[in-house]
Order: sequence, then structure tokens, then C-alpha cells
Amino acid sequence: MNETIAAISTAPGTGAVSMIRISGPDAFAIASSLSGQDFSNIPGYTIRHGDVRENGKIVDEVLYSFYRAPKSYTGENVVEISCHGGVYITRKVLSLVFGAGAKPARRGEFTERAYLNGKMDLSEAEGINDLINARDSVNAVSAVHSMKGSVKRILDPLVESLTQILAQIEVNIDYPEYEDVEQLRDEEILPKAEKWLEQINQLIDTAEKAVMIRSGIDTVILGRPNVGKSSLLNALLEEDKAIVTEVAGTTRDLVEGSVRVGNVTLNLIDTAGIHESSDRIEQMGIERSLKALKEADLVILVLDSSQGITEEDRKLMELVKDQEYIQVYNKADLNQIPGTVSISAKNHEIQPLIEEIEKRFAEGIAAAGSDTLNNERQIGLAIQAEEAMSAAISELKEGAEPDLVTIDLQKAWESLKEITGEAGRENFLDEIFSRFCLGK
Ligand SMILES: Nc1nc2c(c(=O)[nH]1)N(C=O)[C@@H](CNc1ccc(C(=O)N[C@@H](CCC(=O)O)C(=O)O)cc1)CN2
Ligand SMILES: Nc1nc2c(ncn2[C@@H]2O[C@H](COP(=O)(O)OP(=O)(O)OP(=O)(O)O)[C@@H](O)[C@H]2O)c(=O)[nH]1
Ligand SMILES: [Mg+2]
Repeated sequence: MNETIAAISTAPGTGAVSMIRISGPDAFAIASSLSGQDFSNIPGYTIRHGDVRENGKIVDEVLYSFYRAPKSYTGENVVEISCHGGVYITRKVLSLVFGAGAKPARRGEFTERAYLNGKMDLSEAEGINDLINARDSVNAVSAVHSMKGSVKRILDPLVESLTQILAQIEVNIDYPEYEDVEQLRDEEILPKAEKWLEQINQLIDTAEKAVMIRSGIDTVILGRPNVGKSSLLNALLEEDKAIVTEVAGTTRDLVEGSVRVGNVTLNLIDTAGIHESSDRIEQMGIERSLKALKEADLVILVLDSSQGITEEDRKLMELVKDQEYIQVYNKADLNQIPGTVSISAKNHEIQPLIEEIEKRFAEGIAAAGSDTLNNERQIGLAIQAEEAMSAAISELKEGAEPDLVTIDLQKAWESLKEITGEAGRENFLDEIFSRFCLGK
């Protein structure tokens, strides 16, 4: 932690200006040595104009921005050097910063220091990363909320009621005669625990839907040969990506593309027409299609309106029956079947399909726009907490020893706290006992 680290903080490539960030105890001394000015007593939030020099010779004209600990992004002394944005000059300035004593920062190390110095919790740090990687407003809005503490705010009431339950059991074990504090009676504990379980299940469910919608719905376009799967892919992507011909068995390999339609992003895979084939290459394509199918969030099963439902179509329906799937009747320009999701891929008339997708995923779309848990790590920990609480509830019902119940409740507590990176037994005991002045 005591080393001074540095890295280029702007994107690689040529730009008007680049920024090199230096954080740690030697940051001001390094800036002084590069510039030939004495910055040792400079106040925080100050910008100075100066040069970067090597052996007295000018390398670049720059701006130095100073942040004095603890008021900085990392909580340490920070200097940002804004130099001219050429690839060579940026790297040159960085190498001089290293020459003056800084060590190369690892990926995420500035933010890691910010976390370790108490500037943010883990979920907020993840929010920063999500914000940087956000490619649409749904992702950007949820990321900025999470950067500003939404995850902690969501978890706070769950942590609070769990702490109450735990404190109650602890009090009952250690101080059965203690009556001074507001106490839950034993028979109140179980309903409280069950309500808690319901709430966390709800949270997990919403978060899973949100994460899926935000990352895009992994969608497989499936159907027998020649029904118009590739034509549908092209219509959705608004691009002639896959080859379309009147010959059955045109698509052999998987063709992929992502597109934003309506309120969702679809990560599309067009597949080889599925049927019994003796062609070796086609068979391999079909195998790949079936593998992609297993991992899909959504299957679009394409049917040919001009031919009606065939035996092969029925086999495919059977194949996907346990998955989220939409039957679409393509080639509606030749024959429209009432009461079906009818499209004409060839003519790019696919609005009914888009509306059906939005309808199917309405809950997920709403979840994606709400504040919830934001990634698999957070959801995984919430599931751990949920499992521990389920175990505790069974034990409560069986009248198990309170000590045993406590162990599971404590696991639940720690899993929740790990989401924001505040876990640890010390914190746990502090939080439990800070609210009861026991033993006084
Ligand atoms: N030039 C520059 N722009 C940037 C950043 C940066 O580090 N440098 N950021 C980062 O990547 C983001 C802004 N985030 C920041 C968050 C906190 C502090 C900061 O100085 N915090 C102090 C003081 C807070 C206050 O007084 O309001 C603190 O938390 O104590 C700085 C940047 C986006 N833009
Ligand atoms: N009339 C009409 N023809 C269509 C429509 N969509 C596709 N076709 C035609 O159907 C034929 C097959 O289209 P593709 O998109 O290659 O079908 P596919 O399902 O990808 O076929 P394979 O890759 O061989 O499995 C082509 O001649 C298309 O022009 C449509 O909406 N209306
Ligand atoms: Mg095709």
C-alpha cells in the first residue's frame, strides 16, 4: 500500500490530451522532480502549468493537478499529469514517472486503493467499472446508481432485520433474564425470518432478470431448413450478414450478431436448419446449433406459413418445450395465419415478433431499469445468504439449539456483507453488540 503507483488513465491512441495518474506518498515529489518546481507544499485541488523535463531538456508542456490525501479518488496523494495526447509522448511521460520512482499500477489498483481507504464499498467500485463498460442508457443508469451506493441501500434493510433476529437469539442465549432492551419474543423470530427469506428471494429473482436483460438476451433462431432463419437474422440486424438462398441447408456454421430492438438487446445466433442429414458438414452445423440451443435465454422457432406445421416442426417444438420460446410464422406475405406471430423476414416486416419479445420479457425489462443487484458475484452471495436462512428456518422449526441457528444466520449475515465488501467476524460482533449495552 505504501508504494506510489502510476498508469495512463485515458484510452490508448492519439487524442488531444492524455492523462497520467500517480497515487501514493511520493506523488508530489515525483511531480516536483519531473517539472523542476517545488510542489511539496501545494494545497489539494490545485492545477499548475509546467513542463516535463528529462536531464533538463523539455519533453512536453503539461498541466499538473494535485489532490492532497485524504481528499482524492484513492484517498492518497494524487497527481494527474495532462500531457499532449500522442501515443509516443504519453508513454514517454509515463516512463519518466516510473524513472522518478513510481511503480506500474495493476488493473483496477487505483480503485482498489479507494476501496481499501474507505472511499467506496465493493459494489460501488463494481458500479464504476460497469459505468465505464455501459453501452446503453439502461446499463449506464443502473451503473451510476450502483456507483452511488444503491446496492448498499437495497441491502441495508435486509441486514438490519437479520441483525435484529440475531441479536435476539444471542440475547436469549446469553442473557435470558435481560429485559431492558426491546426484545423479540421467540415466537416472533420465525415469521420475521420467513419474511426475510421471501424478500431475498424476490431480490434474487429481480436481479437475475435484470442482469440477463442488461447483458442482452441470448437468442437462438431455430427451425427446419429453408423456413427463413437467416432472412430473419438479417432483418433483425438490418444487415446482410448471413447468406440467404432458396437452397435448403444454406447455413452450416453459426452466424452471430447483437442488436438493440425496442427495449432489449438481442445476442442473436442463426443456426443450421435442423433435420436428419447425411451430409457430414451439415451434421456438424446441426450439432453446434443444438449446443447453442441449450445455453439460450430465448429460442425463436421459425415456421413457414406457406407450408403449415410439419412433422419436423413438431419435433423441434418438443425439443424446446422446456425453454422460453416463441413460434413465429414467417413468409406471411405468402399466407397469413390468424392468431399467430406472423412476419415476413424477406420484406423486413418483423414488428409483431419484436412486440412479442418485449411482452415476454416485460418483467425483466422493468427489472433492468430498477436498482437491484448487478452481477453474478452479488447474486451468488445473495443466494448463499438465502440458503443459510433456509437452513436456519428449518432448524428453528425443528426446535434446534439456538447456537446452531446462530451459525447459519451468521453465515447469511456475512454473505450479505460480502456483497459490499464489509464482511468479517469483527464487524459482525461489533454490529450485533453495539446496539445492546449488555453486561452493564
Ligand atoms: N481528472 C479526473 N477526472 C475524473 C476522475 C479522476 O480521478 N480524475 N474520476 C475518477 O476516476 C471520476 C470522478 N471521481 C472522483 C471521485 C472523488 C474524487 C475526490 O477528490 N474525492 C475526495 C473529495 C470529495 C469532495 O470534497 O467532494 C474525497 O472523497 O475525499 C475525485 C474524483 C471521473 N472524472
Ligand atoms: N416469400 C418469402 N420468402 C422468404 C421469406 N423469408 C425467407 N424467404 C425465402 O426463403 C428461402 C430461404 O431463406 P433463408 O433465410 O436462407 O432460410 P434458412 O431458414 O436460413 O435456411 P437454411 O439456412 O438453409 O436452413 C429464401 O429463398 C428466402 O428468400 C419471407 O418472409 N417471405
Ligand atoms: Mg440459413
